[in-house]
Amino acid sequence: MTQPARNTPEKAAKQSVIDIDKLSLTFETNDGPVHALSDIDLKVDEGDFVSFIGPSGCGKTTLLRVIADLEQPTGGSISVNGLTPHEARLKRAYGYVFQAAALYPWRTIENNIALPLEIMGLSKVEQQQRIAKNMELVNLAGFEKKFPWQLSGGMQQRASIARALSVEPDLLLMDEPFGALDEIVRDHLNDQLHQLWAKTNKTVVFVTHSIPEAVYLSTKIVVLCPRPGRIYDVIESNLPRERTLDLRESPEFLKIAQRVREGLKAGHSYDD
Ligand SMILES: Nc1ncnc2c1ncn2[C@@H]1O[C@H](COP(=O)(O)OP(=O)(O)OP(=O)(O)O)[C@@H](O)[C@H]1O
Repeated sequence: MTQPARNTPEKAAKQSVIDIDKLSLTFETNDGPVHALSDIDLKVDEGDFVSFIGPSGCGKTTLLRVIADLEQPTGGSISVNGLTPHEARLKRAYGYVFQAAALYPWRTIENNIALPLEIMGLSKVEQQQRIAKNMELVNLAGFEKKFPWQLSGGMQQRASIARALSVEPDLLLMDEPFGALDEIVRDHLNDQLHQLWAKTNKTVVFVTHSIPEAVYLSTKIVVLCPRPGRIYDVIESNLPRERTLDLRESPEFLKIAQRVREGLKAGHSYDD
């Protein structure tokens, strides 16, 4: 008798890390309802690097915050690793990186990274191992004893990425982490983040206003438009997984960038 085909890891379909179905979120305000998100359908697969890009107010941060259980949708459904966002948060399924590095100024870099590990109840030895490993990953080894104010903005942001990684999440949520940095530093951090993603195979959801950043980093680019915040276009990137910054001059890169730009233009109101 023939055996039914086994679903070997190679054959198994990629698992959805995030599954969003007809999701909406309306904020009730004194000035009336604000439809921040409407009819959002999106799947994020394991190992994807997904960017949300769109004009100010189109709901990028709100969508990221819904995934992180920091906002509650008013309609539709969402699962993170097959769980509700709340359950996923309790299981520490993700690390969250904010636009500002948000490091405690009175704690050294290693003590900032140790904070979530202390809360998790890890032993001092385990904490030290994770600090060393993640400082290395973001190229900050040697700066453990410095205070945040002794580091440049880019280094502080790398420290906050190390802190998010130290809880060992498979999913990293990043809200415009490099938005406040100058272009050269940003290029450098894009390159480092790309290498880190390629090395660790994490799933990343990344909010940005920058077309080159979105195209360089992503396997999938989600273009949002405002009022109400909704998805205008989803672009699956055909760029190779191995990337260096000079890829930005290639015709393939420019073609994707052009499609993103068209999406942004279509959804943009210049009355704002
Ligand atoms: N807590 C809140 N209460 C009321 N309205 C809110 C709240 N948070 C966000 N909004 C509104 O929801 C809409 C989406 O906001 P959101 O911050 O998600 O947009 P964004 O695309 O991330 O913008 P930006 O690029 O400027 O960061 C905006 O109109 C915003 O004013």
